[in-house]
Amino acid sequence: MAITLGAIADDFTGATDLANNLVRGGMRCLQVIGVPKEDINLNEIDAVVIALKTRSCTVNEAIADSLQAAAWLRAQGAKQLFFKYCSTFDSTDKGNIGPVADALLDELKASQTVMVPAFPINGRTVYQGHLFVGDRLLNDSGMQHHPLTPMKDADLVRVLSHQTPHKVGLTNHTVLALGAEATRAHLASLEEQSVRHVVCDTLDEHNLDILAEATVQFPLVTGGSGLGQALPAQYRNQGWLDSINEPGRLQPASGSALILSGSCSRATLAQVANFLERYPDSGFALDPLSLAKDDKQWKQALAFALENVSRNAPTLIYASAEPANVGIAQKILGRERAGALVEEALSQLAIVLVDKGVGRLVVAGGETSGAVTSALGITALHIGEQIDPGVPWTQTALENSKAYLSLALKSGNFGEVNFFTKAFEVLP
Ligand SMILES: Nc1ncnc2c1ncn2[C@@H]1O[C@H](COP(=O)(O)OP(=O)(O)OP(=O)(O)O)[C@@H](O)[C@H]1O
Ligand SMILES: O=C(O)[C@@H](O)C(=O)CO
Repeated sequence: MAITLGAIADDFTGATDLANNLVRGGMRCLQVIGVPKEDINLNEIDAVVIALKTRSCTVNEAIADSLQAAAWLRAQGAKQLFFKYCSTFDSTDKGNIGPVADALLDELKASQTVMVPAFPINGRTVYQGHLFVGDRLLNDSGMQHHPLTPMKDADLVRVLSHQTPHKVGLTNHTVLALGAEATRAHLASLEEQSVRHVVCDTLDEHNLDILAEATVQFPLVTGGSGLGQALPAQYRNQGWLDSINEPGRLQPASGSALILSGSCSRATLAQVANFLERYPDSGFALDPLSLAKDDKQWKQALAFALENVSRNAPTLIYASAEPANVGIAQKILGRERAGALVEEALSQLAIVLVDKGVGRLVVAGGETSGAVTSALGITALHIGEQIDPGVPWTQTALENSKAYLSLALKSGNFGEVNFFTKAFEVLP
C-alpha cells in the first residue's frame, strides 16, 4: 500500500519528534533508521520517517543520503516529502539545510519550498523571519554555544542565504493572518519572482494550520515537527487519509533503566542537575580529555553502571558539560574528535549494558542518539507514549532475542527539568 507522507530527518531525535507529532495528528507512522536495505511491511502505515545523521556531516554526504532516502520514499508512493531539521535551525554557513533542500527540490523538479522550523508548544516561534526560543532570539538562547552547529544569527532569511545560491524570501505573519488562500497566493507570487526558499513566520499553532493548508500540495515541505502535527488534517481534507488513528500500544517495558547523555544543551544541563540532586550517587561524568588518554574512565563508567543497574538503581552516564568546559575539550582535541570520543564511549556502553539487561534506555542529544542507535543496530522504531512534547517512548524488537528495547531519544533542548525521572514514570 502506498504511504502518504515520506519524511527525511537530519537527526534521530528530530525523527522521533516528527514521528510523534504525526502520530498525534492521527497518522500511523513508522520510523526507520537509515534507508531500509530490505523490503519492509508498510501495511497500515501512512507515514515513514527516515532518520539520517546528516545535520553535521559534510554537505556532499548529507545530499547523497537525503536523495537516497527520497528515492526510497517516492518508491513507496509518498505523495509529499518532508525534510525535517531542528526547530532551532541547527546548521552552519555551509549547510546542511540549504543544500539538502536544493537537492531535494531539483530531484522533485519543484521550484519552491517553505522553511517552517517553528514548534510553538516548545517555545520555538518565528517573527519577521527571526527565530525565537521562548522569549529569546535564537542567538541569545544558548544555541550560540552549541558544540557542533553554533547558531549566532536569528535572522533565518540571512542564515539560509549563506547556504544556497538561490533566492530566499519571507512570508510573514500579516500574510498568514489573511488565511490559507492568501498565503498560497503570496507563495505563488514569490515563486514568480524566483524565490525558491520561503521562510515562514509562525506565532502559534493556528499559523501552522494555515501553512499546512497552503502547502499540502507542495511536493516538498521543510521544517520542524510543528508543521508535522498540522499536516495530517490537510491530508484527510485531500482524501489522502480516511481516518484518524489512535497511537498504537507498545509491548510492556521490561529490563533495567539507563540514561546516557551527550547533550550539552541548556535544557539537558538542567535535567542532569535535577537528576543528580535527586539521586546524588547515581551519576557518572565522562570527560573527553580522559577518554582521549586511555580506556580507564570508560571502564570505570561501565563498572559503575553495571553495579547500579544490578541494584535497579537509576543510572545516568553523562558527558554533558557547561560551554566553558566543552570549549576547553574542543580547543585541545578539536570539535569533531571531542564529540566523536563521547559518542563512541556512550555507544559502547549502550552495547554492553543492553546486552546485560538494560531494557529501558533514555538517550539525550540528537548526535548522541544517532551514534547509540546505530551502534545498537536498531533499524525501526514504533512510537508510543509521549513523555514531554517532542519526546515519545519508542520501542524496537532486539535482534536475536525475544526482548523489546524501550528507547526515548531526547532532543537537547526538549523536556521538563525532571525529564530523566518523569520518563520512567510514564512508561507502562
Ligand atoms: N564534554 C563535552 N565536550 C565536548 N563535546 C561534547 C561533550 N559532551 C558531549 N559532546 C558532544 O557534543 C555533541 C552534542 O550534540 P547532540 O546532538 O548529541 O546534543 P544536542 O545538540 O544537545 O541535541 P539536539 O541535536 O537534539 O539538540 C555530541 O557530538 C557530543 O558527543
Ligand atoms: O526540532 C527539534 O528541535 C528537534 O526535533 C531536533 O531536531 C533536535 O535535534
